[in-house]
Amino acid sequence: MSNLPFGARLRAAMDTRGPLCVGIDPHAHLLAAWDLPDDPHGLATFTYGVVNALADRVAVFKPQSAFFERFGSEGIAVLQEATIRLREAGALVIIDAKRGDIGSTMDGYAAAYLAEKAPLACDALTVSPYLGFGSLQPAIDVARESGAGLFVLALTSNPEGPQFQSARTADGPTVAGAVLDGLRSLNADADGLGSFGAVVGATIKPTEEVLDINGPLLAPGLGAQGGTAEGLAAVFGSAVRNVVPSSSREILGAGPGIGALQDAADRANDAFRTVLGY
Ligand SMILES: O=c1ccn([C@@H]2O[C@H](COP(=O)(O)O)[C@@H](O)[C@H]2O)c(=O)[nH]1
Repeated sequence: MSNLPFGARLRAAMDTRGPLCVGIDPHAHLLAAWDLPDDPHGLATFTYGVVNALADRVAVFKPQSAFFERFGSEGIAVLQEATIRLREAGALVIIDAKRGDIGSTMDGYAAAYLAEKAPLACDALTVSPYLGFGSLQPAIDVARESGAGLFVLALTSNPEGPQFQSARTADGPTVAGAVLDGLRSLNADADGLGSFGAVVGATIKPTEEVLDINGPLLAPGLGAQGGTAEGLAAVFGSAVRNVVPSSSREILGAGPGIGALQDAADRANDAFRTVLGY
């Protein structure tokens, strides 16, 4: 990892390669569509196929840990190897594992994913704030030290999200608003884009929360979940430039052909470039 903080590396990567984040979600139905067995070998062929096709042309990848974990240690080994190969090719990797626990246990997750020599060292990790924003502090500290980033769930893309995220805290703001406030504080001293981002779905309805956190806004929900490139401006308003648009099934479904995967990624990247003002 370079010495620059995650936010600076992310801005540079998106400026160079475009803003698209490709999600690597090896669903069983995608392995079948690629004519691969639903086992660790199929997982490896699928994952390295995506890596070989796209590692040197896409800025950011977001492997979904669940689809690797379902194959146990063999699946984690593929996640680890893919992360190494992607980073060697100059791409950034956000591992989507949505970790969250009491502070003393967050130490363990930070050591697994965020520390300089972590076994699953990545550029950023998704984390869950539902044990309290302060419970994330160990991950925040280690990320600051190693130059990694975090994406904290704020306004997720799924329809069930508002049940908790739109609820009011005792202090007045919504739960999501309190998460965004916490992130804004963490990014206050950043030189350029901060390293502490929020997950804000591309599918959410117009919202009262202020999305300008001087940090990246990871936006899943595009394609398969119904979000569109054109819709991003309405959702993100003045914060649209900091959006990292993430698409998994929509891109992966174009495979297994390398050219078809590259065309799908290039088309998506072009659409996002236009809408996000690149
Ligand atoms: O709010 C959220 C947070 C995370 N995700 C994850 O992103 C991908 C979306 O996949 P698609 O195939 O592009 O729908 C998946 O890994 C989710 O777990 C999300 O969708 N929404």
